[in-house]
Order: sequence, then structure tokens, then C-alpha cells
Amino acid sequence: MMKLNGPQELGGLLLAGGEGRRMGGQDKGMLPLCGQPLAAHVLARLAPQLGWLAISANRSLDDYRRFGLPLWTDAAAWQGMGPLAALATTAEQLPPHITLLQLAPCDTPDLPLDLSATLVAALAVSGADIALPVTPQGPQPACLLLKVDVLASVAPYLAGGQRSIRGWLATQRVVEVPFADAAAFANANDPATLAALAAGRQ
Ligand SMILES: Nc1nc2c(ncn2[C@@H]2O[C@H](COP(=O)(O)OP(=O)(O)OP(=O)(O)O)[C@@H](O)[C@H]2O)c(=O)[nH]1
Repeated sequence: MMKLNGPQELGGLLLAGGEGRRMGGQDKGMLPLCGQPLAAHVLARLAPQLGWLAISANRSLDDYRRFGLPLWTDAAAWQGMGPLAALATTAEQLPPHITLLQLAPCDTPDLPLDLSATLVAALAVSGADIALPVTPQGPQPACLLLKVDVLASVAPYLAGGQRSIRGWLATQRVVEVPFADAAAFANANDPATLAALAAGRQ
């Protein structure tokens, strides 16, 4: 069982429900990196930062269940609509004591260990509702931190025919938070990047 050492009200959601087209349709979170599934690496980076953690996945459910965390699939109404489908579903599943939610994709094994604390601090000083990490390579929307109140706006956004997480962010109060280390956000979207991450660990 994973040790969750962060503040009680700070939850996290591992986004693992994508189709992995650039990875030939494989379930990225379950691909091995140094003998462990990619998702296990991400969860190990997140758990010390958070008080609660859940997984959003649409296949390999028996494998994801082994992490011993709450697990749900995208609601039928939002299937195939991308990461916002996970958020629309999560809005209905979150325990009430969670007020802040950290997102992370299942394919970023080197996330900063101060990711959530940095984003929480930025939210507090800015008065924004969402803290968006920005590295020298650009914004990292799959790693944002949000106040759970904003989740209520996701289902209407999807119902209006839109799917883009960047488009949804444009409707929200967002503070951009710089992270200098782009490599910490490297994600194994395709076989070459996964191979490079593996080579970097040898
Ligand atoms: N729950 C859920 N998660 C998703 C969905 N689409 C993408 N994700 C997750 O969101 C994160 C970012 O998405 P991408 O990196 O584009 O992943 P992907 O869609 O599997 O990959 P490509 O098909 O190659 O674009 C990944 O961790 C995905 O697993 C979805 O429809 N539902």
C-alpha cells in the first residue's frame, strides 16, 4: 500500500485513460520502465506530496487495481473525449474532504517532488483557481492543480461539443507557474521517448 504523506485535503488523479496512439495503441501506464510500470513511477513521485490519490483508467483495470487506490473509468457520456472526460467523471467521485486536486499523466516518471507544494503556494498568492506548470518547453496542462469547485464547469463544457483542455483553461482563472526543469515533465508518449528515459537511468 502506498504511503500518502501530503495534506489531507490535497488529492491527486493519475490520468491513465488515454488511447496511446503515438505508442501504437498500447496502455502507456502499464509499459515497463526499469522493471516497473510507468504508472508506478508516477505514483511513487506523487504519493509523498498528496493526502489522497486515485486513478482514472479505461482498460487494464485489473492491473491498475493492484495499486490499491480508488479507480474509475470515464462515464459513458464522456468516453473518448480526452483528459477532460476524466475530470467530468471525477467531479462525481471525489470524497468531500478533497478541496484541491493535482493531475498527473501516467507517462511522466520524473515529476518534481515539490510539484504540488509549488502549485499550492502559487494558487494561494495569486487568488486563481488553477495553477498551471510551465516549463521552457511550454505549458503542462496534464500536470495542473485545481480547486475542485472548478470541476463543475467541465461537463457543461464537454456537453457544448468542446474537448480541448487548453480551451477549457481559457475559460478559467489560471496562474502560470514556471518550472525550470523541463526534463522532470518528460513524458513517454512514443517508443523513442520511452527508450530515451530508460537510457537516462542506466
Ligand atoms: N481518463 C482519461 N484519460 C485520458 C483520456 N485521454 C487521454 N488521457 C490521459 O491524459 C494524459 C495525457 O494524454 P496523452 O498524452 O495525449 O495520452 P493519449 O491520448 O493516451 O496519447 P495519444 O493517443 O498518443 O495522444 C495521459 O496520461 C492519458 O492517459 C481519456 O479520454 N480519458
